[in-house]
This record gives sequence, structure tokens and C-alpha cells, in this order.
Amino acid sequence: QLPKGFVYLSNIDATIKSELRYFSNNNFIGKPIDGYNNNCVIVTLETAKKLEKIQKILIKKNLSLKIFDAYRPQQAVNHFVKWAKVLNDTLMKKEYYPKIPKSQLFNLGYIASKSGHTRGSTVDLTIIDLKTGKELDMGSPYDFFGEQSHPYFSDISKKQKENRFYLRKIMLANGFRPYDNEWWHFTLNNEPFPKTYFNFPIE
Ligand SMILES: C[C@@H](N)C(=O)N[C@H](C)C(=O)O
Ligand SMILES: [Zn+2]
Repeated sequence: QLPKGFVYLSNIDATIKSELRYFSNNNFIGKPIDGYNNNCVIVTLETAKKLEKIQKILIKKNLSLKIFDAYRPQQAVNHFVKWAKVLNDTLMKKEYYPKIPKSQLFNLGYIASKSGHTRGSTVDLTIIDLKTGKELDMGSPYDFFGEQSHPYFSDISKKQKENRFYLRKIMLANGFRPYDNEWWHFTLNNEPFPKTYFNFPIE
């Protein structure tokens, strides 16, 4: 039973793809994150309806949204904070933050100790090509912490810029706002719980 105002995204649009990275070992910590007990995407109803609208536009072009993270319990954020304090635990540094000292990941805005995700109306996502099943090339992988992931980073190919801006354009046109440090992170404008940081686990 989810709190009032929250839904399983698959109940609103079952065609949207997902890969909940914090439910797996494939994330910047290298282990499943506290509070992710199931592989399902939870968001506020308002967010789900906007994503459904975007998905309907993409499907016509043989494209689809792919969600990496959505509602994130506060216990997961606390796990990130605890991990950040152990400076010698750098299991996934090579893949996720090769050039940024671990001690700077929060200061530089790549991870937040009070995250919009915890309010239920923020999503990390990309677009996939349904013909190939592959993610569009955005010029850096999801959760790659570095300047390369800043939306306006210039040293990427024309196609990578086009892909980034297509995602950004469609999200902004449908009620989301972007984030300066990460091309994949968007928050719903007029979110229903702007001040509430939820802690119910994902199950
Ligand atoms: C950790 C990354 N996926 C992310 O969402 N970063 C922002 C800053 C956040 O933690 O809210
Ligand atoms: Zn995010």
C-alpha cells in the first residue's frame, strides 16, 4: 500500500521501460541501496501522468522512456551519505567518478543529502530506440559524475548533443525542469509534495 498520492508507474503506463539501478550492484556504490527492496518505479500520480504523456509522443517515433530512478526513500539518501564518509571505499570510482574526488561528490552537486527524488516527483531517465532496444547516446553514461554529464558540456559529438537536447526539450515541454549537473535528472514543476521527504521503502 503506497501513501496517498503515489502510484506504481507501470499501473499508469506499462510501456515505459525501467532499470532501477539502485536495486542492483550496477551503481556508483556497487551494492544495492537501502530501501530499494523491489524493482519497481514509484512516483507521484502527477508525475506518472506527465510521463505517460511523454511516452505517448515517443512511442509514435519508435522511442521509449527508460527510468533509472524515481521515488528514492530517505534511507537510501542516508546510505549515500554514510558511504561518502568512508573515503577508501571507491569500488566503482573508475566507472562512475574517475576524475572527481569522492569527498567532492556532494559539494559539487552530483549527489544530494536532501534529494528531490525523496519528494516523489523527480526522475532520472533516458530514451531508448525501440528498434534496437539500445539507449540513445547521450555523451556520458547514467550517473557518470563529471563535467561530461553537465547538460551543456560542449566536448561531445553533434549527435550526442542532439540526443541530450531532444530529451531535455520533451521533458521541459511537458512540465519538468532540468538540473544543471546531470542531463538525466528532471523534477516536476508544481510538485504535489514540495517539502516532504518520504521514507517508505520501495516494495
Ligand atoms: C545520484 C544522482 N542520480 C542524483 O539523483 N543526483 C541528485 C543531485 C540527487 O541526489 O538528488
Ligand atoms: Zn536524479
